[in-house]
Amino acid sequence: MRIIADENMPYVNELFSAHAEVIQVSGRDITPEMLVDVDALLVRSVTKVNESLLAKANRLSFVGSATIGTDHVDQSLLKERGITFTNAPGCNANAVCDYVLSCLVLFAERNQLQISGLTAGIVGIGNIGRRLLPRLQALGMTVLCCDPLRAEQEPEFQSESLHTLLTQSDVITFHVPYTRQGKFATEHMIGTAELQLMKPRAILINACRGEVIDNLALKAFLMSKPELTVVLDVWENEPNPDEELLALVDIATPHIAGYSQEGKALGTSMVYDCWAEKNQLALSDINQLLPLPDLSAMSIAAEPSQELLKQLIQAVYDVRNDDARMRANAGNAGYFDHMRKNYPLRRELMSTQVNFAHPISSNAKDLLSGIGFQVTQ
Ligand SMILES: NC(=O)C1=CN([C@@H]2O[C@H](COP(=O)(O)OP(=O)(O)OC[C@H]3O[C@@H](n4cnc5c(N)ncnc54)[C@H](O)[C@@H]3O)[C@@H](O)[C@H]2O)C=CC1
Ligand SMILES: O=C(O)C(=O)[C@H](O)COP(=O)(O)O
Repeated sequence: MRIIADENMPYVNELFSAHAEVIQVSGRDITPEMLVDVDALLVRSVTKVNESLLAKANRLSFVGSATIGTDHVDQSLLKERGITFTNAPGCNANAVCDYVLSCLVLFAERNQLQISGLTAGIVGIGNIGRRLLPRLQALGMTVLCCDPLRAEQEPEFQSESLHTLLTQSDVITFHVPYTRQGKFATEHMIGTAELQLMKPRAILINACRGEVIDNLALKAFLMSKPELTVVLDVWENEPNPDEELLALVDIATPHIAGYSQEGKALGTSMVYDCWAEKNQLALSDINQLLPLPDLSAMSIAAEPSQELLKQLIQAVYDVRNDDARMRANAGNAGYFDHMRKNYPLRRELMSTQVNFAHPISSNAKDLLSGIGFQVTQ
């Protein structure tokens, strides 16, 4: 069996090489010619799996994307051609939650905000939104949810309108797929009119897909209203984001919100398990793939104040480092993809156990476990 895999998928050799010949290439450079006599194609989000890529794929029976997003894959074409497809739902959901928390504690300090009591709006209550909701509630925030698709499918699910979230939220964070068609299409769901509805000093976070926010409209808006705090992990026209927009936002990162070691390992292992089932092979064990975390435990000696929470979160993941690297590299040829390919090892909050030097309240323990840490009871 022959497999073509994106070189940015870790653990492909560990999982697939015992059963197949694996050729690793840059995801953006996979060509139709490379897919001749290939049985399986393993991608991340940068490979457009469409009719033109598959033009010479004479033997392809499996496509796996180690991502939750599927906007790069023509799934109906794969179905038509009898090619099995899988993605990796939820693989990086905890990582994106950590990213949002790291932004939140940073801006709470910079903007002198007390997080508890603020209102957060989550747009898209899927794998990420569902995990973010209890984390923000644990921090004492009132959380408004907008997901009209879920509301249609689950009558008990309460979805607020986007208008309500925009007008009432102090922090609004987007976790929807990129869709261009249908009544809930997300392309440019945020443009000038929506930006004008937001509280002037609100915090806007986009860690889903660049196209969900009209980047030109956002740039024009920020030129006249710089008091809006903006975090962009994703951009229109990746890997060449608008550098004027980059200079105007408060945190800029190169589509790495989901790039924890756990998230990447789980993405590959979920794809492997689907392929293994199809080929009647043993399933993977993600715990055997992951190295021990550098910071496996931290000890605290006091009830967690907002300042202490910030220190704990930043000790595991500090988004300022990614922002600083992006600004230092912006403008260099190929910098966006280079940063993603050479991304430093990052672990999730849940890989770190918080211990207590003195007894602390059960509320404090609930808070720490609620935001994602392991906590000794
Ligand atoms: N920056 C990064 O590194 C990452 C980005 N992503 C992006 O984030 C998106 C969300 O991730 P997950 O939560 O794992 O996906 P998911 O598919 O589990 O959840 C998406 C949710 O959005 C909802 N939705 C769809 N259209 C909507 C609309 N118009 N308004 C409100 N809600 C809507 C869906 O009903 C669903 O509940 C992915 O599709 C992907 O594009 C995901 C992981 C990492
Ligand atoms: O899972 C998704 O969807 C994502 O956006 C991934 O985190 C993106 O990873 P790459 O495909 O850009 O490596």
